[in-house]
Amino acid sequence: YSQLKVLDSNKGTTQTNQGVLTSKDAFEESFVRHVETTLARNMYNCDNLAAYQATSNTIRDALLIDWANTQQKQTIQDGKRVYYLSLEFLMGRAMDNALINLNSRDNTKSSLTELGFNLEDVLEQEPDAALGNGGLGRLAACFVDSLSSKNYSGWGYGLNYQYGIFKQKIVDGYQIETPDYWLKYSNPWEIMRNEIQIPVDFYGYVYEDHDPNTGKAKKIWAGGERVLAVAADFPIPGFNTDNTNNLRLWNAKPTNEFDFTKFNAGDYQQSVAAQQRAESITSVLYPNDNFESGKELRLKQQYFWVSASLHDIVRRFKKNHKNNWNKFADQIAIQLNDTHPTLAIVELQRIFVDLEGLEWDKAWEIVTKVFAYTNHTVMSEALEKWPVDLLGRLLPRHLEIIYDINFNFLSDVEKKFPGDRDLLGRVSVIEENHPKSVRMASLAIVGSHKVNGVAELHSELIKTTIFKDFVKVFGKDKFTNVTNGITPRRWLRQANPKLAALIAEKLNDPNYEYLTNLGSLKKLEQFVNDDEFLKRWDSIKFDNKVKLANLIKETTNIEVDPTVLFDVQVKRIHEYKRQQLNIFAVIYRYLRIKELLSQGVSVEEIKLKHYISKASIFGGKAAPGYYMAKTIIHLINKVGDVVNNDPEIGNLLKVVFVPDYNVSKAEIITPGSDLSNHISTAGTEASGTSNMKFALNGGLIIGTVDGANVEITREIGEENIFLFGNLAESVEELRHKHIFEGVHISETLAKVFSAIESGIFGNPDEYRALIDGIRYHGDYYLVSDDFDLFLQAHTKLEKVFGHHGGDANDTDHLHKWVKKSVLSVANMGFFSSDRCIDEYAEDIWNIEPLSQ
Ligand SMILES: [N-]=[N+]=N[C@]1([C@H](N)O)O[C@H](CO)[C@@H](O)[C@H](O)[C@H]1O
Repeated sequence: YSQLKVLDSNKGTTQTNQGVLTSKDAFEESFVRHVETTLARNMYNCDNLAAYQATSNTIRDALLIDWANTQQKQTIQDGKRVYYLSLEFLMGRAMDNALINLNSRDNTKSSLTELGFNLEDVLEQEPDAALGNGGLGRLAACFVDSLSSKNYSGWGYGLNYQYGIFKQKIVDGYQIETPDYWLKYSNPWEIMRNEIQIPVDFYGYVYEDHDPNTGKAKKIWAGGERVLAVAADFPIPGFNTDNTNNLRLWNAKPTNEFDFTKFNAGDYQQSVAAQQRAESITSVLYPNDNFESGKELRLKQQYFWVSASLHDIVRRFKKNHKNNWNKFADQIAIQLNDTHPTLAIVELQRIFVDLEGLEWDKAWEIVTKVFAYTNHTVMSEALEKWPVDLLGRLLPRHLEIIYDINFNFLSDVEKKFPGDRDLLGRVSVIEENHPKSVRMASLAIVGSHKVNGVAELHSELIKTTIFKDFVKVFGKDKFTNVTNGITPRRWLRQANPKLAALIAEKLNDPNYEYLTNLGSLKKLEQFVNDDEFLKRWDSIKFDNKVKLANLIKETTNIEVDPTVLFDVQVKRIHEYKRQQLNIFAVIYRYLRIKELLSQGVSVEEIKLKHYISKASIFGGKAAPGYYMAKTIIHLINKVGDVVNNDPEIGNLLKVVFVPDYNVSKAEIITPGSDLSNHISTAGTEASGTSNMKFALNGGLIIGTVDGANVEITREIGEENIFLFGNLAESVEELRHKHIFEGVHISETLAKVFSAIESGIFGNPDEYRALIDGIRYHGDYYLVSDDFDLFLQAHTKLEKVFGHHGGDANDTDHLHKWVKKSVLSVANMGFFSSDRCIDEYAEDIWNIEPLSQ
């Protein structure tokens, strides 16, 4: 290997590094160099892990060139940049995404083959960067991919958790959480920026002093505890462009590593206590989805992250613009991903007034121009409220500023709506309750120039429910909508290369340019009556189902037949997402099949006349403290134990729970679904984004009229989706009826409940709360109201899917189901996260793509 072509010195490193993307020789030379120098190993004991590390370092070298050039270009062009503040970035794996965006996958694949490695095996070595819980975190990841791919100047700011979302094991049907130590073999995609260390303070007290120059009074915050925020950068490559933005994640470090005095005093514990306390701030991600923890460490995480990010942003601005604060809002836009970063509003006001000496009103005018806030849920338990005592103790100066912001705001409201005390109480940032607390959503709205929801129905709902008083105070224009989207690079090209290739072929687009112009998928409609095309389309789906069946076998040891209907529901486990409705329907199906069999009806007759063969595939994590969600996971697994081991059933029905659902598993499950469930109680799922991923991969949807299902239906056509259930506008009424007239349990649902209570799925006491919650406690999520409608929707869709049993020439299946699959994909262009970013850029951030 050391005989490989020597470096061409006059071309210098730049050429060489970039050369690895297109030249096998250059790749192999760099690969060997990293094995021998970076990893200090040699090619004779280079296993897949070493091959992964050497390949990552090789690709990273090339990426860094684009990254450095991009930073330089953006600094020279000095255009407006957006900073996306998110406490979660659910990035998944980086390597394949980098190879695709740098258009270097084929070169890397063939180079590795020559070196004796298989790219797929090398890719498997990478742990997921699982720095998020679900949709909100993954949306942020798709957004930074689109910011780069659409040539915008945009950075993400977050936390570099040592432990991401917990790993999920299923033991005896129960979820068991284990720590996700993802940095076990360090992370080749991370560039530690030890030179960037920003001090962040907590606790302490505030006193007034006078500015020696101006004599003006000013507030001093002192006597607190200080930690350091150290930057770790992750280059974000764009697709088919050199534009490579940055994702900066902060690590917490102690101001001084070690307290020698205490050590010498033999108090070893205390000598490292400060270090441990500091580092604990960024050690672990809070595993709650749509639910606020209210823990002090979570608040410390939020302030640590926003303070470091804002000081970093202000430092960079001052480098180019000194104290020309009038330019600040023209140069910088900051998006708040939910209320988690809301303290950024208060911190920027503090920096301007306390540190830079601006007048309050001047500062506030800039602050409100800079910030915009995205709301992701109407669920009251997810709306953050921090007790005033806790906030005042941790951040005394910030509490003062919040009071001042609120005072000025309420004064304006009072002027507009004199005497309307109730309104004042409802919009006040301070909730006069026990405990007295700060309403973070209210503060985010008051401190932002734009507020958006994440799907049309949701954006309307927040204006008519949780934020209706703010619409009254600020007017409609402050409230807008940007419907979510997904990056087609990861969720089509990377997850489903065969389908992406067929599309590129049919669109005569060898460079896959349709991936950054997803509307061109529409052209696929012209092939919808081409049986050869439909057969190729369906065989790709079949191959993806085989891959999913292998994953299921590997992770659960359950055999599923890829010729049956793959009916999938994968997402965080939550009562509002109604996995309980799905498993109740599966139980009903099983009971009916058993009845028919006991009446002597043959399996074949059942398949033809009653129930087609299907595999019901579940996956998703429950927040560790969420009892009901864990009960649902347990029920799904226990039903699976019974059904899958029932000799009468065979492949007529299988029930599977895929453990440890994450981004990498989603990349296998999404292309392998025939049908996916998005069956939340109407008005509860703000948008959903897995619905878009399944539809873009040719899966059909069974869903409620909720979140983005509404716009997916508009785009692909009602005939290509299976909608059911009560509408959002009747939810309140139905809940009222449940309370005052009782819950009506239909005969079908009663059958299910008595089966569960009979103990066939294990000790019925385990499910008592789940059933009683529906039967006796108001059935808040309307399971009883939608159950039979759900069953009817299934009956309808099974007639469409047909009993085709994998026969590729079953034209009935091709003309009914596969045609809908093609039309679904053909009309999913709107749901590219590129369209989202263009809308944010135009309506909220007022930024333009960089000139190339
Ligand atoms: N938090 N939060 N909200 C969510 C998801 N759970 O992360 O944000 C997602 C991203 O906006 C939405 O798609 C989803 O409906 C909503 O529930």
